[in-house]
Amino acid sequence: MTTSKSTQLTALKRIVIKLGGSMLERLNKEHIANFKQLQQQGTELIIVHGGGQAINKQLEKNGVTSTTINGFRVTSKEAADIVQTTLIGQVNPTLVHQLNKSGITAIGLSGYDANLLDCDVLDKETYGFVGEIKEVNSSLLDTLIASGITPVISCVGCAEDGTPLNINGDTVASKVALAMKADSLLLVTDTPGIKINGEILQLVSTSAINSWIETADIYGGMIPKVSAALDCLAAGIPSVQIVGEKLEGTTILKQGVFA
Ligand SMILES: Nc1ncnc2c1ncn2[C@@H]1O[C@H](COP(=O)(O)OP(=O)(O)O)[C@@H](O)[C@H]1O
Ligand SMILES: CC(=O)N[C@@H](CCC(=O)OP(=O)(O)O)C(=O)O
Repeated sequence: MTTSKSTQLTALKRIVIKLGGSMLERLNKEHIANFKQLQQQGTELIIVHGGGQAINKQLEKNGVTSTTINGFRVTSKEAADIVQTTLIGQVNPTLVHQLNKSGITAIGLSGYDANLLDCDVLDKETYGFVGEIKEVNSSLLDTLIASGITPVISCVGCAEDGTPLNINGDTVASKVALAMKADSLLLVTDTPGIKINGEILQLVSTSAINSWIETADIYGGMIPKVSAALDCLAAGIPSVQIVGEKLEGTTILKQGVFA
């Protein structure tokens, strides 16, 4: 990552890196070495992860079906329980272990921990047990970072009564980036950026995004990513990047730049 001219992450003070489910399965020592190098150069890291693929496997194993609307999973109570056990019980500790083993002191968190993600239910009729983040406990994250500990956040929140709420990982990443006033949000996924007419775009304007959603050039899991990006850009985060597993060959989204 640090050798790539296109990502230009080295001068950033604080970045939120979101690792998608597909990427998590391919995460290797080289990726982690890149993250560590960023830290050594003075960049504060906060990691958010998804785990859509792991959730799909567990849902299937348990005979639970689910659908998505524009990339967001419609989540029954049964599915929400499986999301909780899969992300908090399996995906998060596996990632935290990989990081700790490679010299990044990491701690696993979910929305449950110290009220990290204060949630409402988004729209029960449409999405079921999906959370909408009202507030992120940024002081907890500040304290951890100041102690040299990298927060690794799974995208699970909870309702008032403790019921688990599923939240899309890209949404969590954008809310955390905004609350922590990050300089950049990096969305790492299984495609090296936004592809339109067969080509990965390097620089994209926010104004083009909505029309690509309308024409279905952007669909499914890319919709939460571009929505997260638009939210961050609108609130003043200078740039959002969508990158593939090589952490380069990226799409950079910027306010007011024309594709
Ligand atoms: N315009 C687009 N460019 C690239 N990928 C797109 C586009 N529109 C939809 N996608 C889909 O979005 C997927 C990435 O989203 P998702 O599977 O949710 O990843 P992650 O698990 O990393 O969050 C791609 O694999 C691709 O199938
Ligand atoms: C509400 C919602 O869509 N939740 C997501 C949470 C996991 C996720 O976001 O995983 P990726 O980052 O791999 O896509 C889901 O159930 O798949």
